[in-house]
Amino acid sequence: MTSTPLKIAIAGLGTVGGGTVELLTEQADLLAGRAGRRLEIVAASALERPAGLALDGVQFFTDARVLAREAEYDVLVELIGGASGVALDVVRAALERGKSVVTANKAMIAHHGVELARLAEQTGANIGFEASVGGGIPIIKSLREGLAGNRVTKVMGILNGTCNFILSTMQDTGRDFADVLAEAQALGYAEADPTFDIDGIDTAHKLAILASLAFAMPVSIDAVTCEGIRHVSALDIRYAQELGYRIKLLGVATISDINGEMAVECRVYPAMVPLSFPLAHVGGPFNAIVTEGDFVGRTVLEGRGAGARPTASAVVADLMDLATGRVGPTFGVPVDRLEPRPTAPRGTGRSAWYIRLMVRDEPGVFADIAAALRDEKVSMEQIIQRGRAPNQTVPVVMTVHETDEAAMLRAVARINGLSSVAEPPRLIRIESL
Ligand SMILES: NC(=O)c1ccc[n+]([C@@H]2O[C@H](COP(=O)([O-])OP(=O)(O)OC[C@H]3O[C@@H](n4cnc5c(N)ncnc54)[C@H](O)[C@@H]3O)[C@@H](O)[C@H]2O)c1
Ligand SMILES: N[C@@H](CCO)C(=O)O
Ligand code: NA
Repeated sequence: MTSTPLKIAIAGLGTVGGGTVELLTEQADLLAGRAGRRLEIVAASALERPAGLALDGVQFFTDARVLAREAEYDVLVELIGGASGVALDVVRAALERGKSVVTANKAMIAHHGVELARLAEQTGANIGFEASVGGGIPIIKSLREGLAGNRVTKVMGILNGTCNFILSTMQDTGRDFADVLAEAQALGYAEADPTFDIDGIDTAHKLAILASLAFAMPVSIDAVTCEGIRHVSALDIRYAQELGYRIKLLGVATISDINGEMAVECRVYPAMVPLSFPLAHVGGPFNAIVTEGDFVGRTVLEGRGAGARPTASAVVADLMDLATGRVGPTFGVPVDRLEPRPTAPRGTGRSAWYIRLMVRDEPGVFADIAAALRDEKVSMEQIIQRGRAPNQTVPVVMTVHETDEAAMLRAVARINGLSSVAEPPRLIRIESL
């Protein structure tokens, strides 16, 4: 065992920061045994000093920027959050001093990852961000190291614990959206501003990071199209269950040859997944990620995607790599070898769809809907309408066979224009692998 500890400064002592302090304290001997040196917290910062954390002898700062600039540490752990502002300032300050950084901040990596990776290369520092995607699931390490022998063609996952908790709890209990979101916040799963979770932005940040690692391209949030779960109603969740599906918020990144160029498509959207699908049974705050590589085929990783202890597990994994010198370029290859990729044009993909209409129950409605689908060559699979309620608004649910997205959108626009259709149709993709 070397007598030189890894000196750690932690900026941010909330859910993840608190969990990280607990892990480093409770498992101190185990970690030292594995790393051959102790991992020692020497400085910490938060807006207020939290009670109940074992921080005796740790230098405490209320200004994280001062901590980053002045404290004596080997690695700065950034657990404040936010794409820019204080978080970005402290990370830049540490890297400029040649100090390594570990962060759980997917927003910052998605927006500033390339700049920070370049800065780290210039000053000889390293950046670990395992906690930024999939919580405790070692997906960053998997893509960067475990799958390094493959051309990865697809990464698809449930990447937001809050949304998965909301969707699966609504399905299992019939409770309403706002109530379940409040519980996710109380459990420490949600972002400081939970609209990042429910509008799919957090998933988009994570998907941008995964796409960068999978396809060796510069991380870019601009390449990701994003739809959240705000419009997924309890009614759709019930119909999904009846039809043998689960609704999941997915992030999907693919690379394929389009007109001789390897183009990337990154999309976040709620999807219906069949029960046979590897992601269908992933419930609560769990995440799961499916990857496809040319030699390995499919791999699936599943685990807790949010919360203090699982996320601390990922933070400490990065600290252990730094303690033992298992380090490399931030995105697997030096920044100059990351290759920008064109974005696949929208509307070229094919899939099956679920459509829910609210229609006035009057003669001729079905003929008009069927005509719109027929004209766009969309082939109906099944239709559900229960009971009769003449001249009242009733739900009509259809599923259609695999079809071009552009044709589906045209058919839905035409259906939306029918006088008997009372609300904009709800369209949810039915996913297949
Ligand atoms: N909560 C999770 O399950 C989870 C999981 C993975 C990643 N993350 C990410 O980890 C980071 C932290 O999340 P959290 O849930 O622990 O947040 P949190 O709100 O619980 O804690 C934030 C901490 O930062 C401190 N802080 C806030 N503003 C500050 C400022 N201006 N200057 C200095 N300190 C400031 C607060 O005092 C607090 O100690 C975020 O980037 C988040 O996206 C969270
Ligand atoms: N708010 C995030 C935290 C984990 O990144 C989630 O719910 O998944
Ligand atoms: Na992870």
